Amino acid sequence: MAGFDDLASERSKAQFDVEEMKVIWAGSRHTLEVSDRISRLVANDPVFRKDTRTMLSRKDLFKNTLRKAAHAWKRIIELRLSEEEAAELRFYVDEPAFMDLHWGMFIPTIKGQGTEEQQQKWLPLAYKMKIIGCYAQTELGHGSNVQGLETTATFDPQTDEFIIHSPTLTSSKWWPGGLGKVSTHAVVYGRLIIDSKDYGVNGFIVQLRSLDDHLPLPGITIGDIGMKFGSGAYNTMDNGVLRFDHVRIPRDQMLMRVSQVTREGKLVQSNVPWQLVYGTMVYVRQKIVSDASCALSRAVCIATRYSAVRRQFGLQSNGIETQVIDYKTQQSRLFPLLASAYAFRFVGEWLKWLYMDVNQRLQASDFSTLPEAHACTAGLKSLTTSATADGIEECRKLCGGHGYLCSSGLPELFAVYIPACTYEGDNIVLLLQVARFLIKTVSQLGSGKEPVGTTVYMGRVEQLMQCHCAVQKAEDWLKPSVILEAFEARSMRMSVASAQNLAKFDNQEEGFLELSADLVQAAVAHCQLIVVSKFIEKLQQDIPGKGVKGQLEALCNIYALFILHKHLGDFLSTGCITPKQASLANAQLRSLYSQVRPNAIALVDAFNYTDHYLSSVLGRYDGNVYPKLYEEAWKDPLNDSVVPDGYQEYIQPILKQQLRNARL
Ligand SMILES: CCCCC/C=C\C/C=C\C/C=C\C/C=C\C/C=C/C(=O)SCCNC(=O)CCNC(=O)[C@H](O)C(C)(C)COP(=O)(O)OP(=O)(O)OC[C@H]1O[C@@H](n2cnc3c(N)ncnc32)[C@H](O)[C@@H]1OP(=O)(O)O
Ligand SMILES: Cc1cc2nc3c(=O)[nH]c(=O)nc-3n(C[C@H](O)[C@H](O)[C@H](O)COP(=O)(O)OP(=O)(O)OC[C@H]3O[C@@H](n4cnc5c(N)ncnc54)[C@H](O)[C@@H]3O)c2cc1C
Repeated sequence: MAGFDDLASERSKAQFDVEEMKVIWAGSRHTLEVSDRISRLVANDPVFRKDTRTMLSRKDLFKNTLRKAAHAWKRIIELRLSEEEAAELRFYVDEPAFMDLHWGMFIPTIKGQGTEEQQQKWLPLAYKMKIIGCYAQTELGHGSNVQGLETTATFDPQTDEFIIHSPTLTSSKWWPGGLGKVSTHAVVYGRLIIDSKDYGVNGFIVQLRSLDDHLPLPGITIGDIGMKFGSGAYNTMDNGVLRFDHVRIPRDQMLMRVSQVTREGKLVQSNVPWQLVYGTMVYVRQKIVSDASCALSRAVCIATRYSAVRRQFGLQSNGIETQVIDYKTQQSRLFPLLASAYAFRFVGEWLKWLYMDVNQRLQASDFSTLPEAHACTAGLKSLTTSATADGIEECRKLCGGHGYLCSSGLPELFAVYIPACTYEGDNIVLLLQVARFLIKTVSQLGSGKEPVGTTVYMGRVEQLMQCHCAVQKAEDWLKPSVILEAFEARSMRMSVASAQNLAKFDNQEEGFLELSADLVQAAVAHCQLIVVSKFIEKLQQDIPGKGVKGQLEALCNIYALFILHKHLGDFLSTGCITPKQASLANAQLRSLYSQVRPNAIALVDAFNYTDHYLSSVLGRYDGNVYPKLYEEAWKDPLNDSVVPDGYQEYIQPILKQQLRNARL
């Protein structure tokens, strides 16, 4: 049987220790053990089946999600899972649901923006799920522009309460996940008003529904905002609409870590920067970067396995056609995505460390690294989600016609993933934040304030503005120092050029708007440099296992040279490399594809995904694609009857020419 033999033979060709690569991918032996155990637990539980998801009506789909969420919670309690194991379980259930927002945003917001007392009051309730919360920031009229939110929270000194109100239609909360049908509570972002004075946006804990009968509390209008892109996909989530009509909450339900309102109605600022009100977004953006590597690797795993099973043209002497993975065009589309999945994994690991480091510093009242953390999380969220969304679609095309079938798993993965380019900050809006940070850094060069963190390279501005790439032969592109210098020089020169163009404007804000398309490109260049440099740093660590390091080096070089090839215009126009060096990079890239080819299947096996998680007939571990595709087709409800419903009303009249006769 084609698929079985092909994948078994591919696995036997691997030139590295797959089990050790699994550890590298997971992050540690411990993480691998947990994710392996929990993913199998989910895969073997019939309640967590997902094969009918794309065929259910919205109501059935949603109820099914509630059933799975309740079952997941039951299993977490029964098995006494740790926080880490519970998070893995929710991940492998693989169905967007209110739980994600409760654990992923509501709880972290209270932890990050609540005082000690507020945490003590609310967190035990939330941890035990006695209340279910969501994150209600975006409104019908404003999402990106957080300072433009219109919901008001007016302090009433008579009663020691805030009055939460939606003064306009556009102030309706719109989009929060989990809000539409499930959440009992929300962190609501609104304008703090004291004595008619507007103190800007702050977070407030507001109860939305009765804990007895789930009905909305007085003054609250609430519902789901309707069907979203794709079948199944993100429609398991109850993204909601919410309006307040003078709803009163006690004063102590304003999240008061950043600023406090006293009983007398005085606003007291603590020593933490006001931007901490945006802290949850930084946290989630960091998580989204790790998640990008999961989504991309999943699509790549499906496309790689299928490319080894699928054969078209080129009869060989043994009468067998060519595996499509052997076509150079297939490799040049697929392998950069494989390399990107690994690259995003490692940059995600680093970003997690950076976030933890910033948090520790915040506890010690050191706020110096917050701007960098904001720029890195915003930029990398943007870069990785855009590349992943495009990459999933490319994987669908790499699977030819069968990729368009829901049973390939790719359409639903695409539909569920693409909003990541929008939520937690529109990707362009976020890149503009990075650009501001870069322009600020460039403007401070020579002022005595040394660039830090990921902008340290900008301290070598004179060298980077003048350096010439030393590549003379294709293999020179394998040197990390050569790659790094090319990426640093490109980013430096693009930032400096943008800063110089900006300086020509009398009004900096106007200049920023005018040059924003170029600024976005400079931000992309900086973020790509971060990804490349973190991959190179990863390779400097001790990497055990036969051949593992060699494979990772090849993937790192593929990622870097693919980006160089894709953005050749930047590298050439800024004079970082010559056309001859560009063509040597291309030659090296081709040679790297040949190096990865025999290891491709093993490299995707190292993700250690179960067939349940992949939910793809094309990406099955055993490669048994054709019989399963055939079998799946017959499961479609349209095939329940041989003659379709509607035959007599709509097909038969055409065939019998009754419709035509009626018109004549
Ligand atoms: C199904 C797959 C799920 C994958 C996820 C996996 C795990 C995640 C875990 C849990 C979550 C579960 C599911 C996730 C799915 C969906 C949930 C979605 C939720 C949401 O979308 S919530 C809403 C998010 N909204 C936004 O992101 C809005 C975007 N806008 C902004 O962030 C800002 O308002 C802005 C664009 C940055 C504002 O710009 P601007 O007006 O210029 O700035 P100011 O507000 O005036 O501030 C200027 C000042 O402040 C600095 N700044 C800005 N933001 C931050 C920040 N976050 N941290 C620190 N500093 C910040 C800025 O740099 C300026 O500084 P200056 O020094 O220059 O003054
Ligand atoms: C599936 C999903 C789940 C979500 N979950 C939540 C949630 O749980 N809680 C919550 O509060 N919100 C949630 N959101 C809302 C989300 O955070 C916002 O949609 C997002 O921040 C983008 O804001 P917007 O919709 O206002 O886009 P807009 O800002 O209106 O963007 C429209 C266009 O304008 C461009 N644009 C906007 N501003 C600028 C600028 N300054 N310069 C250049 N171009 C600009 C953008 O690039 C984009 O092309 C969710 C959204 C989705 C899709």
